[in-house]
Amino acid sequence: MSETLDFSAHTPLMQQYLRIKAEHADLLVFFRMGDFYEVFYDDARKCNALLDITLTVRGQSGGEPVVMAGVPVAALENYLAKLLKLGESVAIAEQVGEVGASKGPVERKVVRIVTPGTITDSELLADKQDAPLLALHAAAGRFGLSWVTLSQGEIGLLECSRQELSGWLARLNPAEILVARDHSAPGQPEALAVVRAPVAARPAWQFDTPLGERKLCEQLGVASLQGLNAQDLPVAQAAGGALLAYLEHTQGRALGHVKRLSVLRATELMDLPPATQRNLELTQTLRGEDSPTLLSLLDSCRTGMGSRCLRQWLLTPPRDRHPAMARQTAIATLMELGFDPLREALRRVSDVERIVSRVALRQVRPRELAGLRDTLAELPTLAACVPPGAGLLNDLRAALATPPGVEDLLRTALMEQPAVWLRDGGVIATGFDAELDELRAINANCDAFLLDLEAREREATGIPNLRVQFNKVHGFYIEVTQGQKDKVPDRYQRRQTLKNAERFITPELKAFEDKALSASERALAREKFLFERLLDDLSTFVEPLALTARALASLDVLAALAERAATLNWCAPEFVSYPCIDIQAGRHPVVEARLAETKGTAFQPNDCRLDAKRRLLVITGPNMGGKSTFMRQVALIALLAAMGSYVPATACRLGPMDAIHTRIGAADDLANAQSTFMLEMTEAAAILHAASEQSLVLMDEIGRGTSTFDGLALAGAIATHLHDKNRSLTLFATHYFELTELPAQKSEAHNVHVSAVEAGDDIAFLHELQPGPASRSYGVQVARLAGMPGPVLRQARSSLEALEAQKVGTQSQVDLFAAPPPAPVADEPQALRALKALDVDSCSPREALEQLYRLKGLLT
Ligand SMILES: Nc1ncnc2c1ncn2[C@@H]1O[C@H](COP(=O)(O)OP(=O)(O)OP(=O)(O)O)[C@@H](O)[C@H]1O
Repeated sequence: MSETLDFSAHTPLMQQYLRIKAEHADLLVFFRMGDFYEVFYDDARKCNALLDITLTVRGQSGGEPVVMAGVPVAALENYLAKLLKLGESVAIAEQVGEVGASKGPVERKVVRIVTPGTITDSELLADKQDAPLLALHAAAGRFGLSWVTLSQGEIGLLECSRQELSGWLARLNPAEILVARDHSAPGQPEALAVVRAPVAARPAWQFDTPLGERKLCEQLGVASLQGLNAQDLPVAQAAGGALLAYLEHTQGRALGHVKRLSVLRATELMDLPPATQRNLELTQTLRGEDSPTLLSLLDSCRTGMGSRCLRQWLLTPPRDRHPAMARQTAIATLMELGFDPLREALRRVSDVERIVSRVALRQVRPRELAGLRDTLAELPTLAACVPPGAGLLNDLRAALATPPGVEDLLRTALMEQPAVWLRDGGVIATGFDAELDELRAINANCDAFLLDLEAREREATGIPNLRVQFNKVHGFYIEVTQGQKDKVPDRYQRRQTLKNAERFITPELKAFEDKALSASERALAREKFLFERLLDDLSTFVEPLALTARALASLDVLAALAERAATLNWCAPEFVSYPCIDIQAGRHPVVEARLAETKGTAFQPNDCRLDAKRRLLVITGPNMGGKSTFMRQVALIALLAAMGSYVPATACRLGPMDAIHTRIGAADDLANAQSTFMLEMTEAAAILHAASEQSLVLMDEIGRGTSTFDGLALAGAIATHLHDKNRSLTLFATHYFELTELPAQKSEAHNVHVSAVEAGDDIAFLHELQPGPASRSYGVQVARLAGMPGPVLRQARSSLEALEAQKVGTQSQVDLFAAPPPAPVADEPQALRALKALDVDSCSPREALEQLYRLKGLLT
């Protein structure tokens, strides 16, 4: 490409830059010049805007002023972190030739390409979250996805339909997406908009099935993908080819550690569409914060590896119950035999997963290797903390066995506390290499020699305050104050004159300087060589170490789930093979924790029973009564059970489940130009198309985004469809009382309501789920609680009475916009009014007690 462009009008340096830039036109090019990385022209303007670094104009090249900006080499990582967060990718061109070795500028080459999806640097990555790189391809009406998290060393493959695409993208949460240039399938732009990751267009020919299959086989070291259960995924294989081509392009080396393949099949995992992930606030709150969410509540992991693994378990629950049962058994054992020692030992563990991948990529830093060494030394203690027992825990303990030799190698090769950067030296341990020890000894003897020289020169010259010193610019010198200058002998050669002192060098000192400087340079070069050799040796351990890392992550998650189950008083769910959700005293874990934290009040537990004969619950009750909370808690319990966790209930039995669908809330999707109602209907339609007999469906106040009659009609039709056609297990919360008549007509539908007690204008929520429909909705009372002005409330109440009267046919006209009726002349005390209104004879003992509590509440 660069041959066809003519840069001859430019200076030699700019010619070199422009050639490199032409090869990396899509990237920002950081061009090393001494202690700075410089960016030029448009890149400079972009960096000026994104990083707020100063733009300068220097000289001219090709008849134009050269616009540039620079970042100091030492601050590179900070700037990279910022750019990656903004979705930018950077090519780093280093000086690779020797300065002055030939005419013209020193040779430079791109040695590293950093993109949001290919970083492995722990400083640039979020501790608790993976940042996969994902390639997306569309063919034959399907989408193929292939992704890799470099710090994990596992390639993923998956094929899905257009409807499922956005759900998968939201689950995988890629940091960067590769697509074929000039090639977009229907549904692709909408799905890409859901994740908001930077998208890089790659040459379309790289998305090719035979090429992808070959590349995947090569990378994984297998003759065919058959044995890996991935032979029937042509579209995903094409994406895999493009993914690997991009990795070669950005990493510039073979990825020795990427050896595992994981094939996800929509039919094997519980479906969690984006709306469900959002509505249930699994990893983000509706406001987009990280806490309080189900994940933030669950994540008491001790390591970043554990947190990342936990997120993955939560978002990819298998439909097959066996993995969940194995995890549950492990949690039970940990709860019975103790998890504290294991969790304590996990505190001392480094992020082995990321360190090992950086060993494979040869990007690892000395301190990280020291962390690996110390972790490996901890492993026997840690393994001893894993309770004995068969099954999963046993397998994980076995995977902690360190490959023989690797710990020894690290211990003998590395200093106890190595330097942060290899370039500073001080990384390789004494005693590891005789040549290095010798070179270091020369340096160590320096001090003694200099002291001796100083003493000798003082005596020889008779200058008592003569000093031998060193600085980086001038090297070694002898310093004499101006007052003593006359005593300086002829053999001293002047190096520098200062205001109060004169600096000299002698032939002896010069000879010493050459020896000392060359010794430290050679020592540094030797250390670099030894470090590279160490990485060669370590590369043979990458695979077993990656397995150890995964075992550590799983143990961390299991111990965290055991701790959560014990602390929060959760129970082990039971799995059955028939349709069933039977939860006793279930709680919403996040709301419960929030209530305890903020108000110190207890959460009201509720049962939920759904089965083949009881498939749809129509849930009514006042606003604020707890309908949404109840529905969400049922879904969260089902999800927790599916991932293998204990659940917030006293008992729980669950049948097979293939998906959780939710239609909750009424947030406008302005970004996608959808109105509240349109979004509501789109989501509901998707559910009616997708939900099966084994799906759990939550519908919260469907139809409220439009006029009452339209909304009611649609809500009735949707409920009927769910009951008759989808036959899913459905929770249907509504404010349309008309819908409480559904159970009279449909045998598998039942009414339940959240209870509240009312007294005059006041209302108290009991949050208790009871059989049957609610008697009324209490909207005006809730508005009063919200601080609505008195006149508005009075007017609303009077309209309400009129509307209700009209419904029973006693009055013909309701004026919704009439002036508010006058306030009662003298307000009786509320408690008194409530007491007067109370019909004691019609109260059951329980209601009487409730009324008593309420009356007391009105007095306080
Ligand atoms: N079981 C419970 N125990 C204690 N407090 C609860 C319970 N359920 C809900 N709450 C509290 O009541 C508040 C309102 O609950 P929720 O949003 O579920 O009501 P809702 O019936 O769905 O209301 P709306 O009809 O207005 O959407 C919650 O934020 C929570 O603080």
